[in-house]
Amino acid sequence: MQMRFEEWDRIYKRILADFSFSRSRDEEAARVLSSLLDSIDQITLDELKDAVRGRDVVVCGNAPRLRDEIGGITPSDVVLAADGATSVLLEHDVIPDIIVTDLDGCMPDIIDANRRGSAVVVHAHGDNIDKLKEHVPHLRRVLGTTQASPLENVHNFGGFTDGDRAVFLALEFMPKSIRLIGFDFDDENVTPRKSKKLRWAKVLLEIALGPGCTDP
Ligand SMILES: Nc1ncnc2c1ncn2[C@@H]1O[C@H](COP(=O)(O)OP(=O)(O)OP(=O)(O)O)[C@@H](O)[C@H]1O
Ligand SMILES: Nc1nc2c(c(=O)[nH]1)N=C(CO)CN2
Ligand SMILES: [Mg+2]
Repeated sequence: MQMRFEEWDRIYKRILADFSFSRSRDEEAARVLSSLLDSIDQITLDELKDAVRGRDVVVCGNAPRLRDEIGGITPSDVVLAADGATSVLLEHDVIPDIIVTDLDGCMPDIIDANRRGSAVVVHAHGDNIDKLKEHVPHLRRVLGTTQASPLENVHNFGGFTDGDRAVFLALEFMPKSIRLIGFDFDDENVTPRKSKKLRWAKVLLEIALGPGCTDP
């Protein structure tokens, strides 16, 4: 299910409160990204639609189980990598079609994949403004996203973590199907903050793909 901004905004308010994030910092980050995008090569919504529409999409999260599940990717799949999943895919000679990142994954790997053809969907938020300034100028084929109000060149398709945002992005462009690999919401080897983010990812994926879609 695609998400209208009004519906997203209700969830976003709960996320802001849960993490004590600042909406105005998120808005500032979106403006910073917007102006950085003016000087670099961007990918258009039409190009993304051409890549996704009518295709089988695999969204790769970065749980440890991704290594065991990569074998399920077939040549006809469109591969979306959530941030750190990019590194694991490259190790297995898979170049993602689209990387969804807030720039806290392994940036040398993301830049390498980008040079080899991956489009990069960069998410601006209040806690990555310095990373936006550092890395965005070195990327090409970029689309900008925000979790706050959208700007002309910074979009909001819904979603919070890189993994669930990748699913909302794909849904926007009418794929034939979406499969999740490398998702583990009960991973015990993550920090409490990450665990809390994964709980939101699960809630959002159940809204996006329907009840039961995150069952093991
Ligand atoms: N067990 C897991 N550990 C880490 N990521 C997971 C896990 N299960 C699912 N994911 C998904 O994989 C995505 C990419 O994971 P990565 O480790 O690169 O985290 P990240 O870049 O810190 O994520 P985010 O910035 O969204 O918090 C996450 O955004 C999440 O949606
Ligand atoms: N302000 C803010 N927003 C976010 C953050 C974050 O750390 N701070 N992390 C995200 C995914 O991990 C997504 N959105
Ligand atoms: Mg990230």
